Amino acid sequence: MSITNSVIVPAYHEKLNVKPLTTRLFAALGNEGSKCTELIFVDDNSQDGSVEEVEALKKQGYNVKIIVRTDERGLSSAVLKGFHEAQGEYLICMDADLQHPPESVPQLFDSLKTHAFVLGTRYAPGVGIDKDWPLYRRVISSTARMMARPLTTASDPMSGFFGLQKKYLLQAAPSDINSQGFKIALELLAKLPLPKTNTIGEIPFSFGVRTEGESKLSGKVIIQYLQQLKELYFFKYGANNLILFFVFWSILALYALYKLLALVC
Ligand SMILES: Nc1nc2c(ncn2[C@@H]2O[C@H](COP(=O)(O)OP(=O)(O)O[C@H]3O[C@H](CO)[C@@H](O)[C@H](O)[C@@H]3O)[C@@H](O)[C@H]2O)c(=O)[nH]1
Ligand SMILES: [Mg+2]
Repeated sequence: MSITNSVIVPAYHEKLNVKPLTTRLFAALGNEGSKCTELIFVDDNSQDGSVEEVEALKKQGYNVKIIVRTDERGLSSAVLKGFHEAQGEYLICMDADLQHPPESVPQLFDSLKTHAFVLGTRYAPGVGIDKDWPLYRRVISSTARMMARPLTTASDPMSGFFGLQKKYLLQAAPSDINSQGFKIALELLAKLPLPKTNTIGEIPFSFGVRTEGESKLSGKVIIQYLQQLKELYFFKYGANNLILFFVFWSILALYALYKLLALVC
């Protein structure tokens, strides 16, 4: 059976998560789903034993491989590398650390059959939104999400759990896509020539707690996000709307401050 589905996992120092992710993913896919699915880790030369872990799983019969990059680093560029190397026409991206439940992957693939893009969303009825996060992380997350509102109708464009049909990725020149930072889903949602109907499928999921390894989110990632937003606003609204752009940002900043004070007080 040929490979139609690819799961791409950016990974940096994730050795302890490689095996549980692989076994849980293929168990969730079942016999039929596993036959047409490949799993690709894109590792930035962690040298922590992830490669050996993947080789051992491959010997056990799992359709898994690992790409090791030595010339580049970064989540978004790792995802794009995996997408371009993938054989499948349906592509899913998920984190290595099990914060994205492998058990939801079959639902995301199903949704991709009828939608150009699919998002695992943390903002849906019945989903506990980041409830275990510290206050500062919740404030950063909701402010970042709010700032992306003018760019997409998606409920959770910050999600790193998403997928798309490969044909839409191939319609964009690689140089058009900003591969810095963490927010590759937002970048693709804003820039790819997606169809006007059946554009985005949304699958609610609860963002899990990382138990192995550490988060790589840093201040640099936040700065990269702000630069990316600026570029996307220009892409969507044009440089002529500069004044509108600054007015909009000022309103957002005031609103963010109001939200912050409401949370603190
Ligand atoms: N190859 C590679 N992978 C990376 C790099 N930096 C991070 N990763 C991988 O990217 C995944 C997400 O990294 P985390 O460090 O766990 O990120 P997070 O803080 O939990 O953020 C996640 O949640 C956000 C939602 O709040 C998402 O927006 C974000 O994309 C990510 O999924 C993990 O599998 C991690 O190993 C890198 O430089 N290179
Ligand atoms: Mg994480």
